[in-house]
Amino acid sequence: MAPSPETMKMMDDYSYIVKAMETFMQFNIPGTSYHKALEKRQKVLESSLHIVKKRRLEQSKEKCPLDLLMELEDDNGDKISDDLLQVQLFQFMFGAFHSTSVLFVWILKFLGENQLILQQVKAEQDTLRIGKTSPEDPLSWTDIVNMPLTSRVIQETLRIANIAPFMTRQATEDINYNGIWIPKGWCVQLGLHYLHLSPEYHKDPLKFDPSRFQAPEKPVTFLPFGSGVTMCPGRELAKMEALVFLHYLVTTYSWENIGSEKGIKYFPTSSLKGGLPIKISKLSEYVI
Ligand code: HEM
Repeated sequence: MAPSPETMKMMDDYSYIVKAMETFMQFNIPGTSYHKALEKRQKVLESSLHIVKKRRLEQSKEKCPLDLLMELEDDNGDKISDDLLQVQLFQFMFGAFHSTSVLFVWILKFLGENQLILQQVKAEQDTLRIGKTSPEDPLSWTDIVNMPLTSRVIQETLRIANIAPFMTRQATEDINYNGIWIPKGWCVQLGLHYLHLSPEYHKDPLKFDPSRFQAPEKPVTFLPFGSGVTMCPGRELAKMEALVFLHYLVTTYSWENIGSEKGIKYFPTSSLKGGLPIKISKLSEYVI
């Protein structure tokens, strides 16, 4: 289904917001990316409110996540206000906007550069096709939970790529943390790449090595989806999408990373220095 003009407009607005998050200087001064992003955020919020009001009138039989949010009640039996729904919708769309597709790009990079691991992932995925009668036969839930190596590849990619670069928390009281004074009300950002690329917690941290996840990780050393009550609600969906993507990718296609610049820029967020030009071909043999 082709995206509607409304969706295309929101995607464009979101891309400004993401770009501003990646800039280091975040001051609301006209002409800056940050200022532009705040304007775009207001536009997306207005579009979100429009969607909420439209959905209320539609009364569709098929429930979407927004309908479920609309039905929620607090202890007093009050439903969520439209203003709050608007913000929730903004957050959901922002969270899902390009996180999963960016994850796919990083997977292509790391597997393309690690052919032995790619062959092992392909072997795992080919095994799941045995017994299926056509290439179109979908994966079952049992297939999805039987992809241990592929799951570790996704974990390792999340660790190095740090797709969501930080978690933000607000101090609810004055805090003295190891001699650092954080006044009540101040916001604190935990840069996840400091945690995930720390040699203290992850041996040889810049090496792509999915086998490190064979052993359970030490508590609070791997938080690609955050933690606590605000932990990413889309995490299982994102992981499942990545497993399904990888399945069809390696059983149907081969690819070669053809760019000459393979470096990664880690600050202020992780990105591929030369992008990721690839040459992709359809496999002639298909395991059934
Ligand atoms: C690779 C994919 C993704 C990554 C790495 C990711 C990562 C994160 C992180 C680190 C947070 C902050 C958690 C915290 O503060 O403790 C977050 C929040 C959130 N994510 Fe995701 N996310 C991904 C995909 C998704 C998807 C697919 C959705 C929606 C379907 C989604 C929806 C959200 C929402 C709504 C929040 C805000 C939660 C709140 O503040 O209560 N995310 N995500």
